[in-house]
Amino acid sequence: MTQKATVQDAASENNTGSPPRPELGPVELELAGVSKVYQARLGLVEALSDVNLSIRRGEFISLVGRSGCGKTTLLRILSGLLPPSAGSVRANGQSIWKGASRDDEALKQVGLVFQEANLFPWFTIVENISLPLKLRGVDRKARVARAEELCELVGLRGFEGAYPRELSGGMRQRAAIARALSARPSILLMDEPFGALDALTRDKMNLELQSIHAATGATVVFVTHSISEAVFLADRVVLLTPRPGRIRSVTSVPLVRPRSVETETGVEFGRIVRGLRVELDEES
Ligand SMILES: Nc1ncnc2c1ncn2[C@@H]1O[C@H](COP(=O)(O)OP(=O)(O)OP(=O)(O)O)[C@@H](O)[C@H]1O
Repeated sequence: MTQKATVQDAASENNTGSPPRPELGPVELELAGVSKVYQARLGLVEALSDVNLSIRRGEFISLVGRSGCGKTTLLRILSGLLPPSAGSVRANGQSIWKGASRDDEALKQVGLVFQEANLFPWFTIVENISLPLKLRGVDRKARVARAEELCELVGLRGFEGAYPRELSGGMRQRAAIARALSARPSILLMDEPFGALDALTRDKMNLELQSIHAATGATVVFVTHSISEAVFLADRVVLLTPRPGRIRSVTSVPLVRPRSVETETGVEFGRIVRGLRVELDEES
């Protein structure tokens, strides 16, 4: 089930005996030799070292690991917010980073969701969701139509004209997901998007994210502290070790889709979650 290596290759790592989901496409995101050293006040901090990972189109990757192991750093490098110190990141063959300068064309394929929804309070939900389209010069009629379609997809129908303050935390995160999807990115990067939600809302959002993933066919990289959430959602769970952040293991999750609340009571689910917890414990 679990492969220990620093060099991961999508074609060779699925060593569970079950083939990867047949609907997965070619490699879409590729990290090769990615390292990151921060220049902190008290000296250099090696946050990531030699991270190699190939992610296929439509695949759902969960990224887990102890606090400070470099999950956010990796996601920020993938999303073009932070240049790597070494190595390359490619989206559909296009390098996101050329040295310290980023390729905005390559980043058009990427949507981002953070722990905070970061909606503009003075804009309605439709205006917030369609903002990326406005910035791309899409005309008002087309962007409102797209935002309304997304409200339907994320379960915000009826709240198109509401303001963020009139929505619950879970609803605001749905709006943030819809906004990230507005320009039809093929890659969705999510940094603990449900970390601030209560347990029940979080379970619901996981089911909804699964449906959104199935409906859009997006490639997802999802950072979480919750092992069970990671396993529930993922095709593969990538576990990072800290100081410096390296890939410790890549675990395939061959559970049938769609997954439901019953999935979490299954023997296989429990076995995968326990295996990952043991690996995490071994590091402390
Ligand atoms: N801007 C920065 N300057 C200096 N060091 C940083 C900076 N950002 C992160 N670090 C360090 O890099 C390492 C990785 O941090 P990162 O935030 O990526 O970890 P993480 O796994 O996302 O943590 P958490 O789970 O707590 O969010 C940590 O040791 C952190 O202190």
